[in-house]
Amino acid sequence: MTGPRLGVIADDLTGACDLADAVRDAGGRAVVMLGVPEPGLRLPPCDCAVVALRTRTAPADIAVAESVAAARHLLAAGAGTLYQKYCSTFDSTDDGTIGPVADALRTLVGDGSPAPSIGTPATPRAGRTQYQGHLFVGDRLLSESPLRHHPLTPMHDPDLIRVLGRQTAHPVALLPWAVLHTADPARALADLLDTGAAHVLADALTDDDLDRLAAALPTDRPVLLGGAAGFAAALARRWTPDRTNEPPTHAADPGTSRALIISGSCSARTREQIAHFDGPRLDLDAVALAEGRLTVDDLVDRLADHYRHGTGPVLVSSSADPDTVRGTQDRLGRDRAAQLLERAAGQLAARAVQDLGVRRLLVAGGETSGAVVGALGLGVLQVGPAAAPGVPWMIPAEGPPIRLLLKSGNFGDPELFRTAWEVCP
Ligand SMILES: Nc1ncnc2c1ncn2[C@@H]1O[C@H](COP(=O)(O)OP(=O)(O)O)[C@@H](O)[C@H]1O
Ligand SMILES: O=C(O)[C@@H](O)C(=O)COP(=O)(O)O
Repeated sequence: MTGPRLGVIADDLTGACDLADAVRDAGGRAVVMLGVPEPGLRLPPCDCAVVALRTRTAPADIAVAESVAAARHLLAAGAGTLYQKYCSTFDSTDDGTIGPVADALRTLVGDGSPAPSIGTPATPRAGRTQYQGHLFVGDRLLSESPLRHHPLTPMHDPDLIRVLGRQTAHPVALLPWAVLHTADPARALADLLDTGAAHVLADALTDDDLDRLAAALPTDRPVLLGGAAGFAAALARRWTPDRTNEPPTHAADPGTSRALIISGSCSARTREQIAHFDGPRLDLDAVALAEGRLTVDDLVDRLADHYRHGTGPVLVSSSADPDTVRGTQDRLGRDRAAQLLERAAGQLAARAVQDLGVRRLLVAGGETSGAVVGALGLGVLQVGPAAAPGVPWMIPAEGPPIRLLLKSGNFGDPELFRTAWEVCP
């Protein structure tokens, strides 16, 4: 059996689903594995195997160790090329994990000396573009976008060469848009690598730019690739689709079953989606959890009351505006607040599936989604129909017959919490 063409190490779960969706849209078959796979885990046939980790905000040494373990598994499974998936908004802290993980993976794929890393977070379908090394979110610089208020990874510097430069001791270089558009971008990229660039971040404004970058990659030396969903899709567009051994879809009929939304994302987009949601809502309050005034048992009881009158969806949410989040973090500490909320979200999801028969679960937020699937004990997810670009329904290959929509905070249109159910497989 040949291995996947692309082995992806994703630093969060919603990002893994986003990339898998983009690869599938480009004609490739992708599966998502949750956490560092057990040694004997057999991969379903696929072109792209994504290991979803929870390393985006982890201490760098842990992120490196888990990423290396995931990468070794992917290489042992025959992965042709490794791809480091990070956020299209480059979410990280200055001692953050993108640089240290890239440096560790470069060593793993290098041929004697570490391989260079080449990539870009640009993902035009999500409105992320890179120009002169600066990242734009729609028509705003990253630092002027809502990402400057992220509860865990506020992004204040739009110059990615500088941002990555703070996370690695090795030279970071820019492949500018104008160079990508010269007659021989492959030569230009090779020259950049020959001058000693260890990390190359490429400008890209459109999918065509990403296709140019994919076509310009060196074939005479190993490389580590990296970026978000956009560049991975460009790689997949170069593959010849092979539809033999299509993975089976796990049979279930959750179409009319109980539905639950758990939201821990505080992004502007998620808060808009909550504002447009007109179903019942329960609050998940970190301070009340910390003081014991709210427990998961209370929430399960209140959910059960709602399901006596219908199948939902019911929304359980801690999402709040930046001032409220800051107030909670000042009282509890940033990490404690996040831990309390994530643990409660995971326990609630597990109880909802086991005790209340919930079969359709929409989770908003990358960290929050990681906590939920961790608590559900799932292993491999297959990609189902997308409710929005980058937001596919995911189907567990084994385990409870549930459907999961794991939404990045920034994705989906404002009506998503009402409309996502229409395409649930
Ligand atoms: N009201 C709140 N106060 C403080 N932290 C919060 C609150 N609500 C959610 N959080 C935390 O903020 C983080 C949001 O991250 P995440 O779930 O990845 O969402 P996103 O996809 O928008 O980045 C989580 O760790 C979550 O537990
Ligand atoms: O690249 C992206 O924007 C997404 O795939 C992603 O990583 C989402 O992360 P969260 O916003 O933390 O869900």
